[in-house]
Amino acid sequence: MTVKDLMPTGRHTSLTFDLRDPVLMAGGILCWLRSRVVSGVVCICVGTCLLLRYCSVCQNKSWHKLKTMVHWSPFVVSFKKRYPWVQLAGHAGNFQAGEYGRLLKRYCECEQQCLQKLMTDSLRPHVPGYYGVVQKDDHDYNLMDDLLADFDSPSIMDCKMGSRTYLEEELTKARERPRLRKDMYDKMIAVDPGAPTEEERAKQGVLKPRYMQWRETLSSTATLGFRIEGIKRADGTCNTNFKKTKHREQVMQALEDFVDGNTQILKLYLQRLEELRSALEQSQFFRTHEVVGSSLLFVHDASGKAKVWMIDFGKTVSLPTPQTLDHRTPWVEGNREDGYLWGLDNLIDIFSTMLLETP
Ligand SMILES: O=P(O)(O)O[C@H]1[C@H](O)[C@@H](OP(=O)(O)O)[C@H](OP(=O)(O)O)[C@@H](OP(=O)(O)O)[C@H]1O
Ligand SMILES: Nc1ncnc2c1ncn2[C@@H]1O[C@H](COP(=O)(O)OP(=O)(O)O)[C@@H](O)[C@H]1O
Repeated sequence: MTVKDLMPTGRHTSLTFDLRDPVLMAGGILCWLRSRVVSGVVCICVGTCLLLRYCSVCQNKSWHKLKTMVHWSPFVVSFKKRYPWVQLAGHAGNFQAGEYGRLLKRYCECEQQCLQKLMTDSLRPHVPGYYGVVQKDDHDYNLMDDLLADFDSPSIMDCKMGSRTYLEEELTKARERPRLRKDMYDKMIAVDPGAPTEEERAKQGVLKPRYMQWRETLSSTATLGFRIEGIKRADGTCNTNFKKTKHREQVMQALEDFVDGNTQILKLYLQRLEELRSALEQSQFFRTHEVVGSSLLFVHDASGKAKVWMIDFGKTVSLPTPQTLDHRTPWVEGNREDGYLWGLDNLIDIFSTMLLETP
């Protein structure tokens, strides 16, 4: 947005009026005053934006209210905001920009059904709004809210929830029709050349559940019921190298870096996670679905806004009636438990401890 964008084009800004005609004179004065007011407001808006963007003093909390006010002034909201979109994890090429404030995710029937059901569930405020299936360039997409749209230069974190990251049916499939994955073998030795067994080394391939289980024990998935997949900070730095972030202290360090020591943001995240836990405990959808590979997306920015949403329902499947899950019972093959709430309990406990430890 440039100053030029804000200027009313082709309008007189000099003081010219006719002293012989009082009506014309009054009109002239009004016109002049209006032009002064417009340029004054433009200067204030631009000045405030620059201060909030570059001045560290202005980024302190007492200025947040002002920033919110500027954000909501009719001047600024009337412009289409342009912002770089960030995909922290997941499959490359899965997303496309939608209309302003929405995005397109490559169609997956499982995800479509979940998002549709979630729109009428108590989890509705905790997931992106869903608007159905749309076609673009011969492909189908699920149209949903872009959760970054209301933030300015946001910091983003993707946490994959649960103690298991593959569906039980993938175990069955791997037993019945074992398919060696060379790509997964390569990803494995890139992190730890000593990880494959002799047999895997000879075949240069691993089965998918084996790779997924290895990833779970290498990271905090197996021990804490969640893992950090990626973090993008407001300064633009991006880190997806959390494969070996396993211990509570390592997770805390990563979270500390993510919130940049901001206790207020930490508090808001904790509050949002506790609200999410209550909603999950009451949700009919959650009780009746195995939720695997789903993430929590944490987003905050310098204005002091901080929110958390559930995303990625590509491996969230309904259970046969009348089966339900409590999401805390440890998984044994056949019980379909996913450890989602166990992971959320641990995450909440970690945020609470961090808050207690801050001076
Ligand atoms: O994160 P890395 O170590 O790269 O491993 C990925 C993730 O686990 C993906 O899960 P998610 O989509 O939850 O991020 C999974 O996709 P699935 O969702 O298909 O299981 C990929 O399986 P393949 O897509 O089979 O490669 C697997 O290779
Ligand atoms: N609704 C959304 N709004 C904003 N960012 C999103 C949204 N959904 C996904 N993302 C971004 O895309 C990444 C991958 O999303 P995900 O749904 O997990 O994809 P995949 O199914 O390919 O694993 C997330 O880490 C996040 O950065």
